Amino acid sequence: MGYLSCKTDSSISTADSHPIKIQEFTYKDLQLATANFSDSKLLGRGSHGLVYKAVLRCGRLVAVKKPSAPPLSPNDLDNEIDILSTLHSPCLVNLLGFSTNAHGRRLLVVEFMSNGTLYDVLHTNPRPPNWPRRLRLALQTARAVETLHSSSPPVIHRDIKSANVLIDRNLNARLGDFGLALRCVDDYRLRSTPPAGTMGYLDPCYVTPDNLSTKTDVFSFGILLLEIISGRKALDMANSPPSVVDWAIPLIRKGKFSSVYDPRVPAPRDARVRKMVAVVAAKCVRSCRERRPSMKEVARCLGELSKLNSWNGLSNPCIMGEDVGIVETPLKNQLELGVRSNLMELMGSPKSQNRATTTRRF
Ligand SMILES: Nc1ncnc2c1ncn2[C@@H]1O[C@H](COP(=O)(O)OP(=O)(O)OP(=O)(O)O)[C@@H](O)[C@H]1O
Repeated sequence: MGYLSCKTDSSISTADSHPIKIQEFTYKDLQLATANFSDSKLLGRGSHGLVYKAVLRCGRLVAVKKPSAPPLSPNDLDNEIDILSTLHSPCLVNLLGFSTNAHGRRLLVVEFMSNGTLYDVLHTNPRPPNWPRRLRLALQTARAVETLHSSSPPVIHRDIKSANVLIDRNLNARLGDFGLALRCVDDYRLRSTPPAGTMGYLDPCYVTPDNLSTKTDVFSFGILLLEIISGRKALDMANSPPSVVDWAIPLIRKGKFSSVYDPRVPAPRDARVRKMVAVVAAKCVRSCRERRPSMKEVARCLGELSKLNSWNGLSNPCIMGEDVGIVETPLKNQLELGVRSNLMELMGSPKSQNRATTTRRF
C-alpha cells in the first residue's frame, strides 16, 4: 500500500501518473489543529468515528477523521487511506494526509467541505434547491462515480448516498467517505468482503461478495437520483411505501413523470427533461443489473439534459443565472436537436419514437 511508505510531503503516482501529495502529520500536529479534538470543532460522526474541523499550521482548513475508541469498524479509515491515496479529482473529497495515534490507529486529513452534505441540502434546508441546481449536483455526483469506475483498476464505492456527497465552498458536489470502497482486482480481499452499504440504497442483486460490480454503485446512484428528483428520503417510514424506489418506479412506468418531482419547487418546464431524468433513474435501479447503464452513460445523459435544460431555461423562471447562456435561436434549435439525438442514442430509443408515449421498458 502506497501510503505506508509515505513520508512528509511524499508523492504517490496514480495510474495516470499524476503525483498525489500525501502529508504525514504527527498526532500532536492534529491535536493542535483541532484544539485537542475539542467538541467545539466537531463536524459530525460516522460509523468509523468522529470528524473534526481543523486548521493546519499553514492556515488551511481541513477535516480530520478520527477513529472511535474502541473502534466500531476496524478497517474503515485504513481502507479510506488506501483507496484515496491512489485517486485525486476535483469531484472527490481528496485525501491530504494522515497521522497515527498511540494505539497505531490512523487518522485521516481530508479536504474541508464547508457547505454540508447533499442530504442536508435536500432534506433539512428550509429553502429546497431549485431544479437547475439539483441537476448540476446530480451530474457532478455522476461524474464522481464515473471517475472511480474508470480508474485503473476500477474502484467501487459501495456507499453512494446523499449523506456521502459533500458540498464544497463553491457549492459543487464532491463524493466522500471511502470507508467501504473496494478496488476491483481479483484478490482474496475482494472475494471475501461481505456485502455492505446503507439500507435504502443497497442493490438487491448484491447478496454475496462475488455479486459486487460497478452496477452496484449504479443502483445506489439511481436511488440518489430519485431522492434528488422527488425530495423524498431513500427510506422514510413516515411515507407509504417507505422506499423511494417502490413509490417512484410504478409512477414512472405509468408515464406519470410529473408526479415524482418535488412539489416544493417548480419541476423542469420541458416535458422531455422531466421524462428523461426520471427514465435515467429508473434505468439505474433496474432489477437486472446487466441492463443498467454504466456510470459513463449516466453522466453523459445527465450532461446532455443539463444543456437542454439550460437552453430551455432561456424562458424558464426556475433557472439559475449562471446556467443561462446567450444563444441565438437558430443555433439553439440546432444544438437542441443534437442533444436530443444524443439522448435518444444513449437511452436506446429510435429517433422516430421520440414521444412521451413511447418505450417505457425499465
Ligand atoms: N470533509 C469534510 N468536510 C466537512 N464535514 C465533513 C467532512 N467529512 C465528513 N464531514 C461531516 O461529518 C459527518 C460524518 O461523516 P462520515 O463520513 O464520517 O460519516 P457518514 O458518511 O455521515 O456516516 P457513515 O460513516 O455511517 O456512512 C458528515 O455527515 C459531515 O457532516
